[in-house]
Parts: sequence; C-alpha cells; structure tokens
Amino acid sequence: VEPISLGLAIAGAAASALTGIISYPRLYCYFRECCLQRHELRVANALQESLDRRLFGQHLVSKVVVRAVRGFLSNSQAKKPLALSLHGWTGTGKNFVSKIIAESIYKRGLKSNYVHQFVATLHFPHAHSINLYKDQLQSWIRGNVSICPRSIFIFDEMDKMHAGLIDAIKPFLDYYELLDGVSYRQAIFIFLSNAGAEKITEVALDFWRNGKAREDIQLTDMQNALSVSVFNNRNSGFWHSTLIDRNLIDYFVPFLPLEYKHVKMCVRVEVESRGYAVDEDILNRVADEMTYFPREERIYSDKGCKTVDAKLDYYYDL
Ligand SMILES: Nc1ncnc2c1ncn2[C@@H]1O[C@H](COP(=O)(O)OP(=O)(O)OP(=O)(O)O)[C@@H](O)[C@H]1O
Repeated sequence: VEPISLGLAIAGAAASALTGIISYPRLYCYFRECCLQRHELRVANALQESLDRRLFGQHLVSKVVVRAVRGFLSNSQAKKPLALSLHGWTGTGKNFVSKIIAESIYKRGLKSNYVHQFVATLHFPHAHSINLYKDQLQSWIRGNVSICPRSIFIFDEMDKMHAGLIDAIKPFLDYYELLDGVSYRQAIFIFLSNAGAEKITEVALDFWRNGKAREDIQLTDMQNALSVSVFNNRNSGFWHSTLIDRNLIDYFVPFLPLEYKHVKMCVRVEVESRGYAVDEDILNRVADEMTYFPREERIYSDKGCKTVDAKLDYYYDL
C-alpha cells in the first residue's frame, strides 16, 4: 500500500469514527458533559433515592422536590422555568438539597458547567452597585441559557439580596415564549433563604405541643402561612418583590427545624464518611454539645446540622 493511500485510509477511518461518535450523542455524552443529558425518569429516581437515603427529618421537602422536578422535566410543554424557593432555619439542609438536585440532573453536580450558584453577600455585596449587578446577572443568565436551556441557577441568601436585584431575575421566570430570541422555559431556578423560618418553627412546635407527630405536618399547614410571612417580612429581599406578587415561584419548600435525633444522624454520617468506628457515646456527646430551642422545651437545634463536623474533630483528636 502506498503511503499516500494508507494516509487516506486512516483519515477515512478516523472521519467515520468521528461521525460515529457525533451521530451517537449518548456515547459522546458519556465522555463529555452534555446539556439535557439524563432522562427524566432516571433523574427522578436518582433524586428520590438520594433524598430518602441522605436527607433527615424533612418529609415535606422530599415530597415537594421530587414531585416538582419530576413533573417539570417530563413536561415538554412547560410554560415557564421551574422556580423553587427553599425556606428554613440555618443548617436544616437547603444547600444540601440544592446540591442533591443538581447532582441528580448533572453528574458533576455543583461543579457542572450548567449549574451556577450565587451567594448574595459574596457576589452582590454593595447596594450602590445594584445597577451594575443587574446588568451582569441578566447577561450571565442569558448567556448560559443560550448555551444550555436546562441550566440550573441557585441563589443562596435570598433574604439578603437587594429587592431590585430579585426583580431583575423576574423576566426570566415569567411565561414568555422567547426573550430576545432565547427561551428560558427549561431552566431551573432555586432560591434559598431563612425567611419564614420562625413561621415554620411555630407550626412544628404547635404540632409537638399538641402531641402530634412531626411527620403528620402537611404541606397545606405550611405553604400559605409561609408565602404570606415571607412576603410581609420587611427585612427580606422578597419583600415587595414581584416574584411572589405575580406567582412566579412554583413551590415554597419548608425545611423543618432539626431535632436531637436528626443531629445524631448527621454526626453518624460524618463519622462514617471519615472511616472512623461509630461510637454511640461520641454521637451523644457531640449532639449534646449543640444548643437547642425554645428555651423551655429545648427541642430544635439552633444550628441544625451545621458545625457538627467541626465538633467531631475535637473528639477524634483526643
Ligand atoms: N436535613 C438534613 N439531613 C442530612 N444532613 C443535613 C441536613 N441538614 C443539614 N445537613 C448537613 O449539614 C450541612 C449543612 O447544611 P446546609 O448547608 O444544607 O444548611 P442550610 O439550610 O443551607 O443552612 P444556611 O441557612 O445557614 O445556609 C449539610 O452539608 C449536611 O451535611
């Protein structure tokens, strides 16, 4: 075989292999991350499994989040992007759940090129730069949704976010078919905040004081109270915001305050993930070290499961 025809043959083989790869997007996506990669059923199953196994004491969260994500992904005619608003006391799992949602849709989770996280105090710290932030945020969202319609945007500390900035997101959440040639209908927006945490605690405490099980708390016990309390809270960026006013939030997701037994479960997970032997005595001692409220009953951990890992260092360094 002449060198030149051998070269052509190799080039031909390479070209057909490449065409093969391109015509098999699944194969291509196996090696490189793709937008809209996973089938909705797989996402819903992964999400359900992960929440059941890893999330403690949040029966309402699992129910709402799985239903919302499954319904949205399987609806090819969605009229608007999915907007979830996660509310609750610190350390109860809001960031944890948004990470689990991201991981169920994109294997790389928060590290995926299609998942974008903003923290109000970190990314938008100065009230006087609000107009600049607005422009930057809008073009960031537009640019990323143009590249991948199924982009996920997570906004942490929404209660510390300037109301004007929240309103800047509004057009993307609305029922438009196209905005400047871009459709936002497949995107997912997740908002996290502590707003409404007192209201959630009030309802949970009421159940507890009446001797009713925590798991009997229904979504209806929470949702109206929550949306009204968030809307009327002047300290929260949601106040006066058109997101709630115009019903652009699809689901308010209430996170219940965590009890002693949940804190212990978190300690156990941390111990196991570090590869240490589980020692019940240490689990109790770490859980005992947390502070609990209200002052009389001392039921709920005031930091949820936060700082559990730091406390563990102390015991295993002894
Ligand atoms: N309900 C829970 N079940 C299991 N682990 C939890 C739960 N809540 C919190 N954790 C653990 O505690 C860590 C801290 O929680 P997370 O950051 O999700 O709290 P948060 O609600 O977002 O708090 P904040 O309002 O302060 O941002 C998580 O990474 C997770 O390991």
